[in-house]
Order: sequence, then structure tokens, then C-alpha cells
Amino acid sequence: MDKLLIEGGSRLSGEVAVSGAKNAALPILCAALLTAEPVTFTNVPQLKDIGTLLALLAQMGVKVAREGDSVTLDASGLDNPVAPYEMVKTMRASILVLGPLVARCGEAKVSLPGGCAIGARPVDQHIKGLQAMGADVRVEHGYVHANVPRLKGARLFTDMVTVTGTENLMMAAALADGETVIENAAREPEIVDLANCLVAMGARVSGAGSDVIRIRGVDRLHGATHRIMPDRIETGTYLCAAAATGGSVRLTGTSSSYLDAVIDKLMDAGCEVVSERDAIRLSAPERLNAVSLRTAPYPAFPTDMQAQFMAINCVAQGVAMIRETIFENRFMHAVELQRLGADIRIDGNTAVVQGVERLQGATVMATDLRASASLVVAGLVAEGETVIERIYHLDRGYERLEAKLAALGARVRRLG
Ligand SMILES: CC(=O)N[C@H]1[C@@H](OP(=O)(O)OP(=O)(O)OC[C@H]2O[C@@H](n3ccc(=O)[nH]c3=O)[C@H](O)[C@@H]2O)O[C@H](CO)[C@@H](O)[C@@H]1O
Ligand SMILES: C=C(OP(=O)(O)O)C(=O)O
Repeated sequence: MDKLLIEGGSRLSGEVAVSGAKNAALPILCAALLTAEPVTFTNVPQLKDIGTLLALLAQMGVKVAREGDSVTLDASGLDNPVAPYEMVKTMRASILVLGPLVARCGEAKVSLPGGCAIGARPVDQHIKGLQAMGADVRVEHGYVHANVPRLKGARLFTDMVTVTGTENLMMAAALADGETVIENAAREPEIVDLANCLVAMGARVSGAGSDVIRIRGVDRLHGATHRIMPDRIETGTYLCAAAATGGSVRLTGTSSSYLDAVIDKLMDAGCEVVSERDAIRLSAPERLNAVSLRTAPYPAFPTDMQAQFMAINCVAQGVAMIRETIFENRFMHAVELQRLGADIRIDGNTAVVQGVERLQGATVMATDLRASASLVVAGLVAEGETVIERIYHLDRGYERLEAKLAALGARVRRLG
């Protein structure tokens, strides 16, 4: 099984290009199920999750053509609206086929998803929304079964802000009969990117980016071309890596406009951050100041950056309080960071991190995607060698991680 070997101590410097966003590409590729015409996507990242989703779509009868960062999907032959457990168990986002399949085929059988082990992650809100739109939805033997002649527009309210829930219901509503209003909608930039793609396909969507999204259903959608937005979490991860090492980097093909909360914290930590049109520059001080934070739905601080900030706080000056409010089990990186010499105390959903002068390299285990990213950041500043095991998690979400880090001067290599 692959491992990552990092020799800590290099200050990151130089320029690296950010890839397309995993969490935008996954729902947007599913949107191709809504039309019988080909849809072309560009800036699609080369990630394990994307490969898994494309294989899933292919076994449903979708023709997949991939060249570099471009993917064309032709769902004219869609004949098997089923997502089997074996194909979806590693990926939570597979639930995103549910809404489009029900809307286009009137039926779907989708395995309950897997994903990171960061919490229970039920899909009750997705199901409740489809039921409110007239679908008969049952969960049996680990599968969601949904049937309906045609979905009907409805007023939907989710109990909590859910990103993939909002996306699933938006896609379902695009082909429903009449108007759907999603209240308490997620406001993440990936929702806006999906809405832009749906609109390019002929959907009538307004309000994406606010907490009320209106979708007026149409009879059919058509082909389109859509460029996936930059990955704001990959961007944030490289900013943290540079910050932790006292480095100075320029990230291209990305934008600070999706990252206000993260950049604000990096500046509080003492970094200088300059936004350019399609790039971000960061210069870090010799030692960062500790920064406290609380995760919450966008535009607040993203849970997907919590682990990386825990890593930078491990070597910062002072004490940081980190509160995780989205997922109930998202501190698994803390024990691994402790193996590197970090001083972290967990109390319920709060982690108290007392910065130490230095971390020491050790063998650690990646437990989920962003936990793995935090271990990479910590490994880059630790003295000596850090070996990260189970890096298949990283391959779900970071394109060419070793090559990008090496381009910034990190000493990192994959061990087979
Ligand atoms: C592929 C993708 O885009 N993944 C992102 C998405 O995950 P995902 O969309 O799965 O996360 P949600 O926004 O749905 O989850 C938010 C909270 O709501 C709960 N919940 C959600 C749905 C539901 O039906 N019932 C329910 O109880 C979840 O368990 C969690 O506690 O948003 C998360 C929160 O920003 C990010 O960490 C993930 O990276
Ligand atoms: C939790 C994440 O991914 P997923 O929702 O696909 O498990 C993530 O991207 O940090």
C-alpha cells in the first residue's frame, strides 16, 4: 500500500497551479444524467473520486470520453439507473446521482454512500426533499429506491444546511413539473458552479449562492460546455503548507474570492496575502501566531480546512481553540499529530492546541482526506522523516500532490 515519505524542514517557495474542484466536479458531472445530449466539462481534476464517479456513470449506460482535463458525457443511452454498493462504498458523493436519475428516468436504486469516516452522514434530507416532490422513496437492504412518474415542484426546507442535499434537490427540480423553492439552501461556491452549469444546459435556476434557491422545471435540458471552478480547499491546503514552513508561494488558476474566511485566519496568523485576478500570493513570517476558529457552513470557516489549520497551530506561537460544528467525528488527525509531538487536548467538539517549538518526524496514519492533508502540512515542518500511511485518502482529493509539493521545494516521495 502506498505511503508518503516527507523530509521536513524545507521552506516552500515558488509557483503552483491549482486544479479544478473535486466538490464542484462531482455534482456537475452528475448533472449530465439530466440530458440526452452530450455535455463537455473542462478543468476536471484527475482524482480517484472522479474516476470512481465516471465508472459509476459508465455502468449506467453513459458514454464517457476523457482527454486531459476534459470530460464529455453522453447520457443518451442511460438505461440502468442503479448505483451498486461495490462502486459507491468509497465515495459519499455517489448519492448525487439520485436526484438526476429520478428526475430523468422516474426511478433510481442507489446504495447508501460511503465517504470519509468523519461522522454518521445520513441522507435523510435528500430523501425528504424527493418525497416532498412526490417521489415514493424507500430505504431497503442498504439501497435508496425511488420511483415517480414525474417529480412535482415543491417548497423544500432542509433541517440543516446540507451541501450535497441542496445539489441533489436542485438537479431533481430542474426537470420537475413547476417551481421548486429550496429554503435553508447551502451557499457554497460549488452550489453556484452547479447552478451555472445547469443554466448553461437550459435550466431555470435563480438565487444560487443565497439561502433560497428557486428552480422552475423544464421538460428537457440540452448539451453544454462548462469549466469547473478552482478547488478552494486545495488552494487553502497549499496556503497552509506554505504558511507552516515560513514560505512564500504563488498559487495560480485560483481565486481568493471563495476563501475569505480562510485568508482572514492566515492573515491573523501573521501571513501577508495578496490577491491577484486569478492567483494568490502568500508570504509567511518565521513563526505563525496561533489562530482560533469555528467551522460552519459557507461563508464561515470551512470544515474541510479545519484539519490543516490544526496542523499549523501545532507549531504556532500561543494557544488556539478549534471548534468543529459540522461533523461529529472530525478530529481523528489530532492523535496522529500528537505522534509528531503536537500538544492537543480534545474536549467534545473543541480542540485546544498549544503550539510547540518543533514537531518530530514519525510514522503516522491518514484516516480521511483532510486529516491526511493535515499530516502532510505537519510533516513538512517536522524535524526528520515523516511517513504517512494509507495515502489513498489523499488521492481522492489532491491531484499530483507530490509533484506540486516538490515544485515548491518540498522533499517528498511516494513509497510503493
Ligand atoms: C462531495 C462534497 O461536496 N462534500 C462536501 C459536502 O459534504 P456533504 O454534502 O455530505 O455534507 P453536508 O453539508 O450534507 O453535511 C452537513 C451536516 O448535515 C448532516 N446531514 C446532511 C444531510 C442529510 O440528509 N442529513 C444530515 O444529517 C451531516 O451529517 C453533517 O453533519 O459538504 C461538507 C460540509 O461542507 C464538506 O465537508 C464535504 O467535503
Ligand atoms: C469530506 C470530504 O469529502 P467527501 O464529502 O467526498 O467525503 C472532503 O472533501 O473533505
